Formats: sequence, structure tokens, C-alpha cells
Amino acid sequence: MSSSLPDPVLSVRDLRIGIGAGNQLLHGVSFDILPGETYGLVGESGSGKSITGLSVMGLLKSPLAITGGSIHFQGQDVLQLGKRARRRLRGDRMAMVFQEPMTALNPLVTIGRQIAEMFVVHRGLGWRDARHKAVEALESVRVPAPEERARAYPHQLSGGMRQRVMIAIALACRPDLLIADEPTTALDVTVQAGVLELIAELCRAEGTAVLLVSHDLGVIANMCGRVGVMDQGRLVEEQDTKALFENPLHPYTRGLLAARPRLGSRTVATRGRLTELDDMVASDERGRDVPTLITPRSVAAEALP
Ligand SMILES: Nc1ncnc2c1ncn2[C@@H]1O[C@H](COP(=O)(O)OP(=O)(O)OP(=O)(O)O)[C@@H](O)[C@H]1O
Repeated sequence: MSSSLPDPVLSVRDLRIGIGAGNQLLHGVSFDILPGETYGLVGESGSGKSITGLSVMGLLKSPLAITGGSIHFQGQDVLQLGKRARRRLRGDRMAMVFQEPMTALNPLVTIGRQIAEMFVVHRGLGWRDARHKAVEALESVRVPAPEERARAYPHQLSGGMRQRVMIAIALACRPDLLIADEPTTALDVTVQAGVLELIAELCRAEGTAVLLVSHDLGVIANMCGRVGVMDQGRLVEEQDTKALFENPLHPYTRGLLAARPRLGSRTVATRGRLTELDDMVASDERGRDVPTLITPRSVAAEALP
């Protein structure tokens, strides 16, 4: 049988994660991500989204361990790779953006040097050239005054800017897969949309596949072509995002969708004017209008008097 679908960039099969023999947290999760595709993993807190993403990156920490299944990245069984080979893949062919950039950035090292390190380690550039590339990378994630910001330390930047720096680090080597785990959950509502737009735009331009982990259906709806729904360590449903919203099959998914705040004709005050919830805009860091994601959090925040 011939198929027109390209080979997946990531293929997770029957992935199981546990603590010791008796305590299973992930009970056989399978999904594929195609090149250039943005695939969402959605589910409530504790459903196993993050440990799935960490397993793909090879960053799962003891006492958690993979107890079964396989992870193929570009056709290669990464669970069979040694530590060094795995480390070489990370940051180069696959990269990750975490919820809280402060935990991933080194507080004692300037932003520019942390980005430059990617080019030194993975591309073999000298520090001088790497620093030049770091400033370009900051420019590409629309950090204003990139030369100046390159000399700053993480604590000197806002949360939104720090997350842009993390994106610059993650995408520095033009990976084929980006794992974004709740990349905007820790950010102000007003900067969330800008950061997600940036991820979408840069990954689209480079053909980077994205595994987007989120508890937020609004974020998933805006970003993902397909979505897998997780519940208690199982992938209970997988559909095209549009189909999932129109016709959720699994009772858990129906419950998750029903728990969303009602959208539609409600109006809220945004920047001094009444706006339809479906049509809200906010300003990004450069004062440009960007669409605001309709999320439970953003609805709650906008609805406040
Ligand atoms: N280091 C750890 N030790 C023990 N259990 C853990 C550890 N990390 C995660 N777990 C457990 O694994 C399960 C899945 O956690 P995971 O973080 O993947 O959930 P999640 O869906 O990403 O939720 P959240 O959005 O809250 O992170 C949960 O029951 C969690 O308590």
C-alpha cells in the first residue's frame, strides 16, 4: 500500500514510564509527528504531558524511568543511543522551551554568551563569530536593542523577553523538532499571544515540527493542526484540532471542552473599548496589534473589572 504521508520526524510507540515496577505513570502512549507539523498534547495537570516531552528529549530524571515502548526520531531509535549521542541531538536536532525560562537560563551568564554557546558547542564556531550569531538570533526573536540585551543577565529582562531568549537558544541550530512545554503559562496574558505567534512563525519558516504541551485548549486551538488528549497517563483521543472541537469522541475530551468558559457573543473591555471575545487584539512589545488567544486564563483576566 502506498502512502503520500512523509515519514514522521518523531514516532512514539507504546511509551511507558514508571517509578519502580509497581507505580506506572504513563500506560503506553503512541503518536507520530510529521515534519513541519505542530502537534498538541493537551490534558489536565498530572495527565503525563510533561514526562512524555521530557522522555523524547532524554531529560527524564530519576526516580522516573522509561519502562517500555520506543521513541524514534528521524527513524533513529533514540532510546538505544548512548548519553553522548543523545546530548548531541539535544539543542541541535531537537530542542525544548520550558514553562519558566528562569529555571532553564543560567542566572550568572549573560544572555549573549548563553546563546553563543549553542553555536560553539553544536556548530564549532569560535566565540567571536558565535557572539555575532547570538545577536542575530536575538534579532530574529524580535528582542529590541539586541546588542545591548546580549550583555544583560537573565534577571534584567522581563518574563516575555526571557522566553524569547529561550526560543532563540532552542531554535539557534534550526532543530527539526521543538518541544514547547507550557511555553506561555508563566507569562502575562498580554505577552502570551506574541510569544506563541513567534514560535509559530519561526517554526513555519524553518519547517520545524513542534510538540506543544499545554493544559490550555485555547492555545492548542490556535497553534496545532492535530491534537492528542491525555488523561491519567493515557492518550485517550487524537484528532485534527478542528474535528476535536466540533466532535469530541471521548467522554474525557467532552468534559474538557465543556469546562471551557463559554465564548461567542460575550463582550469584554479591552484597552478601554468593548470587544468581541473572538476578535480581541493586544499589543506586543513593539506596540503592534496581535491577536489575543482566547484561553480560560485570558478570559478570566480580561473579564475582571
Ligand atoms: N519527579 C517525579 N517524581 C514522582 N512523580 C512524578 C515526578 N514528576 C512527575 N510525576 C508524576 O507523573 C505524573 C505526570 O506528570 P506530568 O508532569 O507529566 O503531568 P502534566 O500533564 O505535564 O501536568 P502539569 O501540567 O501539572 O505538569 C503525575 O502524576 C506526577 O505527579
